[in-house]
Amino acid sequence: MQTLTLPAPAKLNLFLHITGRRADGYHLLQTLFVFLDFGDEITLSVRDDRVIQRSVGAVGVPEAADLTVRAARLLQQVAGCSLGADIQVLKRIPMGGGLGGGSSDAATVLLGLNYLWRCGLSTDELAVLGLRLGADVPVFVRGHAAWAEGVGEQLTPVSLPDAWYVVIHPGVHVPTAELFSDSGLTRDCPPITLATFHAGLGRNVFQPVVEKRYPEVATALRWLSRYSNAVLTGSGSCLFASIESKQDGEIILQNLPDQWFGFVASSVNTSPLQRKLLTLPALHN
Ligand SMILES: C[C@@](CO)(OP(=O)(O)O)[C@H](O)COP(=O)(O)OP(=O)(O)OC[C@H]1O[C@@H](n2ccc(N)nc2=O)[C@H](O)[C@@H]1O
Ligand SMILES: Nc1ncnc2c1ncn2[C@@H]1O[C@H](COP(=O)(O)OP(=O)(O)O)[C@@H](O)[C@H]1O
Repeated sequence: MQTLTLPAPAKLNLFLHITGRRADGYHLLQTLFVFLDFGDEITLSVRDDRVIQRSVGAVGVPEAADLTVRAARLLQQVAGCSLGADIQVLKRIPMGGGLGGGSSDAATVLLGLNYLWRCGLSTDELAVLGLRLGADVPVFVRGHAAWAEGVGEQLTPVSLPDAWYVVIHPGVHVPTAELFSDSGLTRDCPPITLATFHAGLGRNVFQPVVEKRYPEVATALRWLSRYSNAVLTGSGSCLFASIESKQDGEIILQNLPDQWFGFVASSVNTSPLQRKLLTLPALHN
């Protein structure tokens, strides 16, 4: 099989605490990642000339900076692969929204090309490679809902009940690095456990900072809070709220102000990418 279309799901951070900082400035986090059954779609076609190119991609992201292209080049180099790839990215996940779209796209390319190029790298090796592309990439490589520590790479799989969420993008692009350097960010949260999270402890420390810097996010938070408890995902700008049913979410979206984008999705413990990969036949050299 020379062409493969694979999902690249979005994620939510159900809470996000910063517990400290590493010597290199990176922040130590505690967070809970779940995947959504909503995401981008990536089509990979093998080339026999070593060339890696993106024929369709995210608007405004230059080809060389695209995490899909960077992931393919990194794998090609590390695996010593003499094949190339044509990459098509169908973007659905809003960019700079805290839904992890770029990281998920990168993980899908790492796993997809590892399969198509028959590189034979293990999941552990691909997660280490992924971390070189971004702190959020390893969870998408491993493909299971997880309690995360470190910079997000120390992952403990968890199984949570599937839940419906309404997700709102308030039309604002929040650059992650800028938020991590905000002096108002709480960086000394006491460590918590999954049990204390379930007991109601846990918030997103980026939320007050993003609300202050981006009034449109604060307005959207207030709007969504009329229906259910609204929370920021990652470093924003997207907000989510847990709802009882898909239909409840669709009713909320009927009232969504025109300038915002929203969708309803279910959380899943196993990423749609993992589920798809498990259905593929083994390829032999
Ligand atoms: C905040 C989170 C929560 O899941 O998600 P997003 O909001 O981006 O989706 C992640 O920690 C984001 O991970 P990711 O988007 O992969 O970040 P990276 O590209 O690795 O880092 C971007 C920049 O953010 C800062 N950074 C990132 C992660 C971290 N633990 N500490 C940091 O200080 C660094 O300045 C880094 O240069
Ligand atoms: N394939 C890609 N999809 C989305 N963003 C990408 C991609 N490749 C590189 N980027 C860059 O990564 C930035 C962060 O994107 P994204 O992962 O969607 O947001 P977040 O980190 O907030 O979850 C984008 O603004 C864009 O400049």
